[in-house]
Amino acid sequence: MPALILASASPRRRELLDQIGVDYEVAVADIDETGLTAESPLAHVQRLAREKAQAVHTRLRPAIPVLGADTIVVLEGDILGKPRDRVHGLEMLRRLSGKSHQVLSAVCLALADGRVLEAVSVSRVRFRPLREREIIAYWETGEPCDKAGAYAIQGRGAIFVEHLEGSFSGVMGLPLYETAELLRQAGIEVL
Ligand SMILES: Cc1cn([C@H]2C[C@H](O)[C@@H](COP(=O)(O)OP(=O)(O)OP(=O)(O)O)O2)c(=O)[nH]c1=O
Repeated sequence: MPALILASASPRRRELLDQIGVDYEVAVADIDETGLTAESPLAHVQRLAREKAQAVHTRLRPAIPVLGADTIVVLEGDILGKPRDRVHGLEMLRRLSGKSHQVLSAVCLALADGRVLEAVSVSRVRFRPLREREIIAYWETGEPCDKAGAYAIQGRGAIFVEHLEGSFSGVMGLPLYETAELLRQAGIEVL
């Protein structure tokens, strides 16, 4: 039997969980990711990670824990999720250019006995100034379209990242330090 169920359709989260050698199965949580009025970015990212874990827990009632995660980019208090389309993606990249932003990644573990364990990773990322030509060329690579903030630190987007303070895995979508801590609290030793 695997150690846990990963409530995610994200290939990045599978890759990151593979990196620490955890055995898991995948079950996709289909939840509404719309923000609530007056919800802070921190409350938003934590709620979505919890809803993903709980949706799968409620559907499958597994004997093993369910792990949900959510990642957002926060710039000047605004939440940048995944771009809706090209115009939206280009606008996000123009806004990120030459500035620092935060990346919030929440993880939630819904245990078989109904308990819920949560953690969040906060990173600061500074982008160098981007030329319009680069922004367009980057969008055309196809990489930004399904990523929060319209970039991937693990991909070509790395060339924009002048500075990172925090967790690389957290920015990529699953903070591995925090995830291992939750697993340990649930009695699952990674090593
Ligand atoms: C900032 C950043 C985000 N991302 C990705 C991670 C997430 O997959 C995505 C944020 O969207 P999420 O809504 O957190 O996740 P998802 O819809 O891809 O997957 P699921 O809800 O099924 O778990 O952005 C990167 O891959 N690299 C980065 O540098």
